[in-house]
Amino acid sequence: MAQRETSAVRSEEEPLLSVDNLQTAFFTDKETIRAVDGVNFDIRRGETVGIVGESGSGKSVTARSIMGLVDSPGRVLEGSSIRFDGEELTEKSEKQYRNLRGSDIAMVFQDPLTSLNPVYTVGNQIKEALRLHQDMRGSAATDEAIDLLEAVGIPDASRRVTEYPHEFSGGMRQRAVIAMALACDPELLICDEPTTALDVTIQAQILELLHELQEERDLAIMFITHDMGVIAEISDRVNVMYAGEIVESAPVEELFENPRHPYTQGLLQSIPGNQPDADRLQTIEGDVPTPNEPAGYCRFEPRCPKAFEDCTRVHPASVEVDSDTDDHTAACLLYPEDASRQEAVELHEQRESEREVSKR
Ligand SMILES: Nc1ncnc2c1ncn2[C@@H]1O[C@H](COP(=O)(O)OP(=O)(O)OP(=O)(O)O)[C@@H](O)[C@H]1O
Ligand code: NI
Repeated sequence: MAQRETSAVRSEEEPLLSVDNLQTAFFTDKETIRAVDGVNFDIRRGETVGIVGESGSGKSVTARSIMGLVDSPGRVLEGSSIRFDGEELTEKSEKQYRNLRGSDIAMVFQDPLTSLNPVYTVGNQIKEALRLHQDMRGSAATDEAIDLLEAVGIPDASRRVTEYPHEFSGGMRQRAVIAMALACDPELLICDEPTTALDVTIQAQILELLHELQEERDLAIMFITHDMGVIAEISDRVNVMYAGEIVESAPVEELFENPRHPYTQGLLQSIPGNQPDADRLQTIEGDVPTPNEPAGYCRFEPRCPKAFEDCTRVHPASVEVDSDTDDHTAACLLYPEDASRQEAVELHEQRESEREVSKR
């Protein structure tokens, strides 16, 4: 878990990325899938923000929305705001977005082969990124490519720079992709399950590498995974997603010590090793519903062990978990926990009606 002395100072600064009421929907013949439905979060410089949730919860669509990579029939809806370094990204043209990707924001995916071209050497691909984004060529670019491969922990970099992607192991390929991302000198690195396909030892090494790079370069990282163990390793702050919404947000230690949303509590119980007596993974029963209608209720209610009647009728807003806390929110009618149940429900109703008004 990363900790830095500057965090108090940092929290005064304008966030590098500010996502506000992000809504991304896919308009299929059959239905409208609200893959991301009113998501809010910030990322500060030098901070790692984890996004965790089960398959289908909207993590990748959130990342692709920020990157301007949502494919038809999907689009980012009116009323969504994505501010990066003071600029509104939702207003950018396709060309402006192309310039931004690979220079200020870079992305690393689960499968390194989607980012590497098999017919060029790894070195040439890094050099191409250096030429495009830093106008660097020739022997200077070759030297920089070797430096970058060394920076991501690839041994014997001056030889490996001349090799092709198929000559690299899975872990080394992902390191090469990270080197390519760094060639653009990004401020924000979005990682979508970058270690999921790797074995546990290699995974730990890549997480360590990202951590080092972040400290050296003051990188902001948005890290997507469905693995709570990985989230604990890498994040400063965690956002838990469920059916297109962020249901809980807290600093990483706080989230693990004191999870409040019943969904987060369920996710944490399903980490192997958390119940030494269980011979089977305890998972939350049921599946993430497809968010295909506006949420007028809690989408987790059908699976929630703590649900009560109001949960089927009131959509929970993100509220502080209690009145003493200001950086831990949960979208659940049980909170704030120091309010009576009736007060809490009324607060959620009020917040929701304010949200409706501001949307118009
Ligand atoms: N191109 C598309 N067309 C229609 N629906 C889509 C499309 N892409 C994503 N979706 C839907 O959006 C929802 C969120 O998908 P997303 O890929 O963001 O989930 P995820 O949290 O990244 O899951 P995973 O852990 O499996 O990667 C899902 O219901 C998915 O079916
Ligand atoms: Ni995904």
